[in-house]
Amino acid sequence: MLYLASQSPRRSQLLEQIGVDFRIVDVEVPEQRHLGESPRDYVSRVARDKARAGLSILEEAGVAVLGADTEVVLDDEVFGKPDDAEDAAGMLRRLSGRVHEVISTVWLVTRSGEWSDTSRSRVTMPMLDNATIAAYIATGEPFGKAGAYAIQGHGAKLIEHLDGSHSGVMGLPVFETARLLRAHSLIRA
Ligand SMILES: Cc1cn([C@H]2C[C@H](O)[C@@H](COP(=O)(O)OP(=O)(O)OP(=O)(O)O)O2)c(=O)[nH]c1=O
Repeated sequence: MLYLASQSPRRSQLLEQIGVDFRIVDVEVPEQRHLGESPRDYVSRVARDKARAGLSILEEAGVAVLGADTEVVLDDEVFGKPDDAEDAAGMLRRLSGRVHEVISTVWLVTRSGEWSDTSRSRVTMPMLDNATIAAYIATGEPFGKAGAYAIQGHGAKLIEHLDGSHSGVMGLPVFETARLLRAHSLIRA
């Protein structure tokens, strides 16, 4: 049986989109970047910790667990989920008129091995004025989203260009996830 160690509705939706049969396992993993840890290593560690935490809870034999993490990176600074409206506004002001990177890593762990893949996307935002930022925050959409925006929602209006993976920005890179599952015979095609 395949499990997804995530409470993110987007991740479930993306996995359902490709017809994968799975169950959810709830995990709570601290998201704190270590001193000197690169953004890529940080994202990978957190995703792996989620998958491992899921596996450690499950008792049945032969299970496989997927864990994922997504962060927005600007100039080596990692933007996670905003704490409040002020934090969200600060992130969006920083992302305004700039190109940032979105890193999404997925880990597949079983009792016999651990494998991962990473998607990196470059996202260009136009200059955003304060009124636009305030109106966007008022939609409530930035909360629970890395970098305080959602490419799958109203946030699409803030994205001038995407060089990368739409599903990766949303939280689960579908191409990479399917490749991992296929390589370990968890899906056929
Ligand atoms: C940039 C961006 C992020 N996001 C979301 C994806 C992730 O859910 C979230 C980043 O936080 P994560 O810590 O990666 O995930 P999560 O806490 O939501 O879920 P879980 O740990 O239980 O798996 O930001 C979007 O939905 N759209 C976007 O455009």
